[in-house]
Formats: sequence, structure tokens, C-alpha cells
Amino acid sequence: MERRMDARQLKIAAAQAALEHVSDGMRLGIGTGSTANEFVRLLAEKVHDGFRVQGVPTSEQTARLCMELGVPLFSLDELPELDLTIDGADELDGNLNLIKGGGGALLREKIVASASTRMIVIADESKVVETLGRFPLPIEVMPFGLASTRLAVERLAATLGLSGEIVQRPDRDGPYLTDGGHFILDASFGRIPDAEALANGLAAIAGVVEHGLFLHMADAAIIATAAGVRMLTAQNEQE
Ligand SMILES: O=C[C@H](O)[C@H](O)[C@H](O)COP(=O)(O)O
Repeated sequence: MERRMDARQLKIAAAQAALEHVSDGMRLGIGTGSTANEFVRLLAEKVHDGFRVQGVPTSEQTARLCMELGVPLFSLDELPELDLTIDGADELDGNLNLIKGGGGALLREKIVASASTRMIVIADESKVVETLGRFPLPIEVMPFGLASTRLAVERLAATLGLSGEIVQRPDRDGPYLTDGGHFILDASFGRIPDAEALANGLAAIAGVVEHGLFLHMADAAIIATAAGVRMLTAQNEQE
């Protein structure tokens, strides 16, 4: 009888397939989140077997896991150009546009991915959507002027015909703080038909540090399904 793969097994399958794209000696951006963590665990096993890699983590959380497991780490200042970044996503569409930042790491993730020649996304099939927006869009903002920035985001959303709650992300003892010391607004738009316009509009708001729309950044996505792993690229799709 066929055994259904659970969510963790799917993440491991995607991470395992991504590892095949990592060559010995690569300068590697290492993503954040539960899927990226599976990648780190598998990468660490290869490192123990003698595989050489120079990792740049996208968050303090990923840095801690890499250090714990013995994956060699460098700062982005030490390695300002990277060969490849492997990272998870909260959502992706057929054009490989992404929503990221569910784990709060979007700013460093975007900087690291931008410094990489290639970005490969690893995810299970539940993350694939027709139109981005089902997952609330994380928007990283400066604590200073929070109310004004939030108003500007609400006005931008209204001009683009987007509605839905925009809430400040909480943590256990107060507001959630990113690695950069910023707040996050999570915008539940439901559907974002023109992600380009929203990304441009958000980038033009002074108090917005960065947003979780990663447009035209990913070169490929490895999607794990119960039937196996498939590779998506912007133009074509292969099993
Ligand atoms: O800030 C977090 C990142 O963007 C993650 O890559 C994203 O939230 C996906 O995480 P997970 O693999 O845990 O679903």
C-alpha cells in the first residue's frame, strides 16, 4: 500500500533534490525556514564527508543551525558575490514570483538572493498558487513612523484595488522584531493581480524597508509532491 509522504518528508525531498545543484567549493546563500533547515541538515552531512562549501546565512536562526552542524559560514561582506542561493518560500506562482518573509527573514534573504548568480526555491506543492496573495504579504517597516507608514501602505493598497487586513506581527512579549530590528506588517490581500505595481508602490514608501514580493529573482523551483519532485523554471516545467 502506498504511504503518503508527510509535510516534513516533502521538505526533505525538495532539499535533497536541491543539493544536487550544489557543487564542491560553491559560495552558497543559505535560506531561512523549516524547508531551508532540512537543506542545512543534508548539506551538513555532505560537509562532514569532505564536501567544501562557503555558506552565507540569511538569518541569525540559520546561522545558529549552520554553526551547530558545522557548515562553514562567512558574512556577505566577506563573500559579496555568491554562486547560488537555496531558499524556501511561503508562496510561488507559475512564473516563479514569490512571497517570502513568513519567518521574518525577507530583508536578508532578498539581499543574499540579489548577490547570487542563481536562486533555487525549495517548497512542497502546497506553496504553489495561481495568483500570489493567499499568504499574507510580509512588509518590513521602520519602527519610527509606523502609523504613517501603515497609512501609506493602506492608501497604496486602495489605489490598486486591494483590500484586507494589515496587521503588525506580534511576538510573545510585544511586537515581532526582525534581525535588522524592524517591525513587520502582514497584509492579507487574498489575491494580488498586479504584483509588479504593488512591489513598486511599496518600494516607494519611505518607511518600508523591504517587502516579501520576490519578483523575477528565482531561476528555478524544486517542488516536492507525493508523486515525486519536479523542477519549475520560469519558461518550462520538467519532471
Ligand atoms: O522569512 C522566512 C522565509 O521567507 C522562509 O523561506 C519562508 O517563510 C518559508 O518557510 P517554510 O519553509 O518554513 O515554509
